[in-house]
Amino acid sequence: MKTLIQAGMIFQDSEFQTRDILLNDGIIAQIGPHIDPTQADQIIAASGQTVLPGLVDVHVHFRDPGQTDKETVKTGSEASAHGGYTTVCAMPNVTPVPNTPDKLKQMINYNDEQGVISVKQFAPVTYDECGYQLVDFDGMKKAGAVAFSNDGVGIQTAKTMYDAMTAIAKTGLPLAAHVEDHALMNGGVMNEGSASNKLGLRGAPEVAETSQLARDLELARVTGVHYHVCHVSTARSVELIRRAKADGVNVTAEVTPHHLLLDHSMIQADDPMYKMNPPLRTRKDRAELLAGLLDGTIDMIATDHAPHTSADKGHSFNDAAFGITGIETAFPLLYTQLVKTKKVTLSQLLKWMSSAPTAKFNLSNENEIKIGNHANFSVWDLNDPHQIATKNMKSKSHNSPFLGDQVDAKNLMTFANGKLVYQDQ
Ligand SMILES: NC(=O)N[C@@H](CC(=O)O)C(=O)O
Ligand SMILES: [Zn+2]
Ligand SMILES: [Zn+2]
Repeated sequence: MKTLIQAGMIFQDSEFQTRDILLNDGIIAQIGPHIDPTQADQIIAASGQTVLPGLVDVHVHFRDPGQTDKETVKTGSEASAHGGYTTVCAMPNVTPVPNTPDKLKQMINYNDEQGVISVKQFAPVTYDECGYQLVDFDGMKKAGAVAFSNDGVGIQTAKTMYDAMTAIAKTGLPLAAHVEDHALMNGGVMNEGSASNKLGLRGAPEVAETSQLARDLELARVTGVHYHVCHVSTARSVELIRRAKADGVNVTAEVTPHHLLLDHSMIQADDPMYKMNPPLRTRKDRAELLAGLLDGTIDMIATDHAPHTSADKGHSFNDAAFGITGIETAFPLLYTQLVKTKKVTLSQLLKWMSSAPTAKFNLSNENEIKIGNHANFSVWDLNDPHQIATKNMKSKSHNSPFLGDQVDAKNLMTFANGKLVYQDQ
């Protein structure tokens, strides 16, 4: 079966060029300015459209097993395909947590079976993501773990982190950390500052993040582990990571679309759609997160797609679940708010959303549009103004503060691993 995608703009040799792409049984067989259409069984006209390399998200929550009313590997991967993603890494805070290599292997097989895109799996650092009992890191690596993380909870003691880093360093896999000191959180539900004061809600200070990050950077320096910082949220964290990189620490970092596009001054009322960990911080923090991406301190963008049912989200800030969805809205929002406004270029955005996460997490480079690779790309109309609406969502959950926002970019189709896995209706 030969499919010709005709006259799309593709990013090749550091620039956008109009190119035809010929797929032969899902594998990119030819890329050229004009490929003979008579040999194709199927032609997809992509003139005026943009073909993006498969996006990669190293931080998603698919809730499967345990909370499949919120998301499943199937719906989460379909939502990812809608967002233009072809590879994601799923966090292990599911129920039960895959504590052993056997359990992890089962999850990996299930992800392969159910996922319409490539769904890689994190292993936990400690049993049930709490306490001190370290998992069998070697066994987890052999079972196919992509990296280790206790995301959702910070590792509270330096000793546990030190022991984990020492052992994980030997595996060569990244350790992705949710940096949050429980005691310093002070039961906060949003950032401590003007917004929490105005709304009368309990605030969590930024030092709950930065103090644990400072500790970890020093432990990472000593152990040599690849230490990856999840969802960096404060200007001070960016500065600490910048210094650590200059100091030769093996550290990488991610930032979420919501921490780049929102800040706590935008929380006008007690609206739990704005409740997540870490919380939205100040305008200055937000500006420094973008500056950190631009100067290479922050390596990539990850969504932290955290689906919750309306029952779990439909309360006040105080008792709603932490977390928002993101995988379907990340590219349209970032393209509209950062690329269209010329704050960043499309090639920078694609680096942060595809090539950098691929390189830093040692993932397959099949997401590049390159001869010999399986088709892992999406075809977008970048000039189709529309509103973000739940009716277009593939995720089971719709907990997003961006519903109703205007965006310009619309995904028309996604190919993953050579197959058409999303098509706009
Ligand atoms: N980000 C969140 O607020 N919630 C995440 C956990 C996490 O990423 O810390 C979740 O699993 O719901
Ligand atoms: Zn987290
Ligand atoms: Zn998370």
